[in-house]
Amino acid sequence: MYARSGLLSQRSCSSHGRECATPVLAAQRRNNSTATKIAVEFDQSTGVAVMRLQGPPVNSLSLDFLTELCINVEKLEMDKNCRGLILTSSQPKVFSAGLDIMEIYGKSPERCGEFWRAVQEMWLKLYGSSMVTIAAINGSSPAGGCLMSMTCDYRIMADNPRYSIGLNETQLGIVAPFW
Ligand SMILES: CCCCC/C=C\C/C=C\C/C=C/C(=O)SCCNC(=O)CCNC(=O)[C@H](O)C(C)(C)COP(=O)(O)OP(=O)(O)OC[C@H]1O[C@@H](n2cnc3c(N)ncnc32)[C@H](O)[C@@H]1OP(=O)(O)O
Repeated sequence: MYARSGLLSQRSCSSHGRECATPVLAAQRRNNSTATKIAVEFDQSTGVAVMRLQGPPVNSLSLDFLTELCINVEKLEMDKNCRGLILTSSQPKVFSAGLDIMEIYGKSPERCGEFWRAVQEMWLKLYGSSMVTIAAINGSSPAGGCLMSMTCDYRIMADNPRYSIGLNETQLGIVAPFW
């Protein structure tokens, strides 16, 4: 979902000194899901977009989720009026549970490869963004959730002792591939 006045076209642009994505984007080629796991509100007057993660129950990062996230970041990146992006969660108590472990468990090497490429695309898009990016961490954010927030320029976390954040994935025997 991309809520703003005037739909973004996928134009090439060079304003703001930004390298814009090509019209046909890797993430878009992959995206064949119609469900919306990301809601974006863009405030023209401030130039700041708020991206709400709304993948119940815990915003786990599935291939569909990552694809939708990348498409939305790309769209905002192409909008020269958008200067800032706030990433937050609509789910209670959880920012993101990290990678959707069901996407890795028992899957073929090809499928795992596709999934890890999507993970890489997500953090590269956020880390390389020319927008000012802020993770408003309003819940627990283990492993891939922590990675996602680390790729933002700033992180603010809700002060609640029940919320945890960190790179705990090795406890599951998961080692991120060499990038
Ligand atoms: C920049 C250079 C790169 C450097 C590399 C750096 C880092 C490495 C990068 C990536 C590696 C990342 C790996 C991962 O992310 S692996 C996943 C790790 N995540 C977890 O271990 C989270 C486990 N979950 C929890 O701790 C809790 O669920 C929670 C998030 C704290 C929420 O707790 P809550 O009590 O609110 O909910 P439930 O526990 O009852 O869960 C509800 C429901 O969701 C299912 N679920 C939870 N987490 C996941 C998940 N990660 N994937 C898929 N499903 C998940 C859970 O099973 C429940 O399902 P149910 O059907 O029982 O309702």
